[in-house]
Amino acid sequence: MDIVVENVNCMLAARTPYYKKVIDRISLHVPAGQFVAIMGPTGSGKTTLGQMIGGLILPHSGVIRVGPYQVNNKADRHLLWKTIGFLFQFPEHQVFEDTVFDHIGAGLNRLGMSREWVSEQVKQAMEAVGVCYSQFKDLSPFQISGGELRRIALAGVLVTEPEILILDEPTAGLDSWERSRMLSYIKQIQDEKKMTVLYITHRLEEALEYSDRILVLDHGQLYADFHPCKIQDHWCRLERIGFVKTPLLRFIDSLEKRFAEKLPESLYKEEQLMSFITNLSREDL
Ligand SMILES: Nc1ncnc2c1ncn2[C@@H]1O[C@H](COP(=O)(O)OP(=O)(O)OP(=O)(O)O)[C@@H](O)[C@H]1O
Repeated sequence: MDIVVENVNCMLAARTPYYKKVIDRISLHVPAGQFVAIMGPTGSGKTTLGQMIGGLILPHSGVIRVGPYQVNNKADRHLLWKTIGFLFQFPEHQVFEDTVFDHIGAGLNRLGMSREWVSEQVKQAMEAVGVCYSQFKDLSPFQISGGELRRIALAGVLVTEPEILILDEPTAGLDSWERSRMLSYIKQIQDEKKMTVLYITHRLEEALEYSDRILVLDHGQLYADFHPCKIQDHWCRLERIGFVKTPLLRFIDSLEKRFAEKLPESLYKEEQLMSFITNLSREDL
């Protein structure tokens, strides 16, 4: 499903002394199947925008459409919530059921399907996120580690096969191995199911590696919108709002000085960079 945001504004704590304009005239279009990273300084409005698109916060003006649904319309919002998956910064706060099985199966049980079918779907989802079904299914969410719980929260979201996935820093607090494992898995599912993914993150290296597009917010406005391979073109502006080059970008800078005309655009992806380096000839080195 595609997402259309038209001239949207949002105030939080309206009619109180804490009144704040958090989203300021944002318009954008995300075509179905795109993996979009949403970045920007702390407080720039990323979470608010994600929650508005998911119908959890309503805009004060402007229009948001997700596929056939008008987010501003109450009846449409209820239909939208059946096709959308959210994973928040602390996914463990999303796991309320007594057992891992009950949590992952909760959304499916509501569909009125047989117990056997639900069990099979839960099993597949757990195995897909690398959690052993027989070992974990009867455990309480309190009995497992933070990383395992995040994978279970992800399984609980993906098992319902959402058409849109909104991820709000779901890898915060995970080690780098867990982070890349989780993101690679999300990317693989997204490719297979052609899901639209909005991935809110502070990690530029993840945005470059996994996304098809990077949106940058600043003070509630859309500050930049570019393909990851064009990041160098936007760098001066990004630096102005606090972006810092990742080791990979610094390495590409030094390669650029040496091999300017030979560098492919997709070098910001680790695999492409490795392949470029291994294919350099002896003379190049
Ligand atoms: N309930 C609220 N009432 C008033 N202001 C709020 C409320 N919630 C958030 N804000 C303010 O809205 C602004 C945007 O918040 P938001 O959480 O969307 O930013 P963010 O870009 O996701 O930040 P972070 O990167 O820190 O998660 C912030 O300045 C925040 O202080």
